[in-house]
Amino acid sequence: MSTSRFGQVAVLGGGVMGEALVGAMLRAGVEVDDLSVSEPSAHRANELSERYGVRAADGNAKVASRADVVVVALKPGDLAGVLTEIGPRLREGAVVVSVAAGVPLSFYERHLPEGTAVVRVMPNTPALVGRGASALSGGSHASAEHLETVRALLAETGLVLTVPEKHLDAVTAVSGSGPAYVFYLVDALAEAGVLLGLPRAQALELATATFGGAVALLEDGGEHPVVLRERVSSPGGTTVAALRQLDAHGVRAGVLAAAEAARDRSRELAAEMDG
Ligand SMILES: NC(=O)C1=CN([C@@H]2O[C@H](COP(=O)(O)OP(=O)(O)OC[C@H]3O[C@@H](n4cnc5c(N)ncnc54)[C@H](OP(=O)(O)O)[C@@H]3O)[C@@H](O)[C@H]2O)C=CC1
Ligand SMILES: O=C(O)[C@@H]1CCC=N1
Repeated sequence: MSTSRFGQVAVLGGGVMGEALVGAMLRAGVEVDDLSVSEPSAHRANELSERYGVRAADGNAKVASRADVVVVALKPGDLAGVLTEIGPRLREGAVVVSVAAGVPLSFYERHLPEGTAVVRVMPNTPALVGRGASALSGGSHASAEHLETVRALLAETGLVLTVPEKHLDAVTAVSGSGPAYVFYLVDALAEAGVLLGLPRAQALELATATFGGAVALLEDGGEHPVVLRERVSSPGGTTVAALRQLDAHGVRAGVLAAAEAARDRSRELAAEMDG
């Protein structure tokens, strides 16, 4: 018998995103005894049990059959088989939450029993430390109450927005994949420090603190990034000289092209599910 307002929660797939969600849902008030993970790798299942105290020994059908909320954290290619397996075992009134990139709500609704409530979420990995950015959309049988339950479950992941489903590919391109762009840029800035003669460890420390500090300024002051950028740029100084090179090397255009490529790949993933 569950003691939290979320009831029993199952997470199918204990990989990177499954783990981030397990941690966040426990912080949001899901009781550890009410949370089960289904993960085929015994080594990984043990790791999750030891780290979070959750049950992780049972398979998909078993954990899904006792859950009020079934979180699907699988790669798109593994979805069809698992949905077909768990569909007949779902509890009356259960809500299925998926984080898979690209895969549309209609895919879940086709593979699950008629009337199943489905919520599609695009989270990101900073959810692990409560600094994530997610957006969600409800399927045709998801009520306002289902959406509220999922929002509350995700509250400890960080920012959670509700968007129309047509925007989820763009969300994937901006915030879903976004942490990787940031790590790429931090690494590039650290590399630049090494190029200029700094010891590698100090270069990485400076680059990381600079990103963290700049983001804190954005969050704390509520000012637009252009205003903050101008404040760093002293007339005739070093920063305008550097920014000119970023423009000359097409960094802004590169970021836009990267996001378009991620959006396109998300669409392709959806098309592959139907293929
Ligand atoms: N990583 C990210 O930043 C984000 C990922 N996502 C989405 O999250 C989903 C998962 O991605 P991610 O966590 O990165 O991938 P991972 O490969 O880390 O996790 C997937 C997990 O599912 C397990 N698995 C495979 N088959 C099954 C099965 N039949 N039943 C139960 N579990 C199974 C895998 O086990 P094994 O390894 O043993 O095969 C693995 O542990 C994807 O759909 C992705 O689009 C969304 C937003 C961000
Ligand atoms: O790379 C991917 O496909 C997943 C979805 C967003 C982030 N990682």
